[in-house]
Amino acid sequence: MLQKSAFFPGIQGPIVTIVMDGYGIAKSDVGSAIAAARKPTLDHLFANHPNITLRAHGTAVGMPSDEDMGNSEVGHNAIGAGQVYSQGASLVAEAIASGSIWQGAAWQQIIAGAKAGRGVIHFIGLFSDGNVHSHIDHLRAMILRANEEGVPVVRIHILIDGRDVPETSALEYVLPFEAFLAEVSRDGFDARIASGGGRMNITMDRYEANWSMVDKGWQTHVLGKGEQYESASAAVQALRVKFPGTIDQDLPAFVIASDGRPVGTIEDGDSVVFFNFRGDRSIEITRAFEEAGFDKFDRVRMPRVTYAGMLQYDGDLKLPKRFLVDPPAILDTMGEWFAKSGITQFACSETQKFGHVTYFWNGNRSNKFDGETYQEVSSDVVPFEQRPWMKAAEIADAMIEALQSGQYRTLRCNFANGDMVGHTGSFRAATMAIEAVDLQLARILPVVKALGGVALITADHGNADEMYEIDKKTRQPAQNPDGSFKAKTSHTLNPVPLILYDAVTGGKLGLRPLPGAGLSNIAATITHLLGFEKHAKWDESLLEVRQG
Ligand SMILES: O=C(O)[C@H](O)COP(=O)(O)O
Ligand SMILES: [Mn+2]
Ligand SMILES: [Mn+2]
Repeated sequence: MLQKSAFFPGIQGPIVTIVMDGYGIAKSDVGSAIAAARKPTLDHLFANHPNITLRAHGTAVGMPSDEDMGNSEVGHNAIGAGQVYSQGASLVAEAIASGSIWQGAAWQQIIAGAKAGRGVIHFIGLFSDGNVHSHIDHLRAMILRANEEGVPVVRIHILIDGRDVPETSALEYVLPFEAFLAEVSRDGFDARIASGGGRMNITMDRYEANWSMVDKGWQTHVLGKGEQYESASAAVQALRVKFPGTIDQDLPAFVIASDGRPVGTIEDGDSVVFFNFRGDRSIEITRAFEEAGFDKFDRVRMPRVTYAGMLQYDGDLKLPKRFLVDPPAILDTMGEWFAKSGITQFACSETQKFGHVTYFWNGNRSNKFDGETYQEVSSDVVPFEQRPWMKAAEIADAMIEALQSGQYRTLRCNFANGDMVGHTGSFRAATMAIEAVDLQLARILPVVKALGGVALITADHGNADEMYEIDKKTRQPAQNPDGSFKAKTSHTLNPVPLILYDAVTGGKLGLRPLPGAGLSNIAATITHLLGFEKHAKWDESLLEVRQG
């Protein structure tokens, strides 16, 4: 049990945490869809309620360096755990630097498995240096090591990014990588890219939003079915011409073939490494490789392979069984300790972010704690720039109903809009995304007030706050040759807001701007509002209580 607080008796009504995914505080209004949005509710909150900024990137959320932007996984982990753990990006980089990854049983089984079979290791994963789901340097290190350990054939299946890195940067990764593979492919070693496609088109679905993406990925990587090209760079170039305006993340699938035959189908006896370290978009393809009674699509054939993930993606489901690096052991989360203290919890989002407020929030666990209730609103399967309001209204409906039920002491939700629409690169749609969230805040907050509760409004990282690539020299939006602005589809390095919506104490509560405060300070702040002391492991509360 958490101890009752001697410092503050707690708010009588519900304590609500609202995560506006992808809402950062930009240094300048140039290129900010947030600045351009009409958002009277947020403007009023910033002007009239206590608010501070929190760090949401780099080392403040367990990333290797402060050059690394934040993301949903590390952001929600930090919020939910109240502590900062070294995250997958850091753990894998360290395991490679120290060489401990090569000594692990999983890597040795990958090598041994390949050697006992046809001598082939396949690497499948997100092909960039975004460091959100993967890093190309990890892939490079594994290929070199496979060669050193005498595996003769390596095949790489690339998921083209353009979402955590500039939107049409594929060739900046593919061309040097093809040169690297050509250079190492000698003395009997043969390493080639075998298939690929845009990451939002194949393989990397999450939270079961659209299994057909994984089906397409299976056909491409495993069965070698699809449009054939002689190399990945030729495929990207041809697809750019064939589908003008299509950004990298949406590129169609392609198969690399020689004399009409795919160069790298996945067969019995091969080894397969899924080299993403982040779990949400790795779970479905992992299930397709591991699950005996799999029924989400017709696999046609299921090769008997030695399969490993870069990390274990789900600690409850033990997915995958074999993994190269131990994931962070995220313990003593807010969800767990609230459950132990008899505090009822409600969590809601739409499919695209549902796991963020449940699985990531609870330290990458898919099982509920006692007293938790989850509600998922089904996301549409559409390009979100066409529906920037997404399911914000339905999430607000669910939150209002849950609030009014009186069953929950604390509630949380995530509005996906700023992030999911921000990732499309459409400035106009992103302003509407922010407006949609603003409109729903205007519905939820009066209910919180009427019930005598308070709300914390925050975000997990930036995105819609910078919709154009900024030219480093001029500090102005970078331009394409035709004069249009270069869209920025990735997250930002900006801090995020923490607003305390308190319309019930007559201004007694404030937020203290603790130097270096970040997302991991939110758990203790919520706990204080509930009238409890934080767990000893959690970072400090930011709540200020004025006496009198
Ligand atoms: O998976 C994605 O959509 C992006 O790589 C990161 O976005 P998220 O961290 O907000 O999910
Ligand atoms: Mn996010
Ligand atoms: Mn995002």
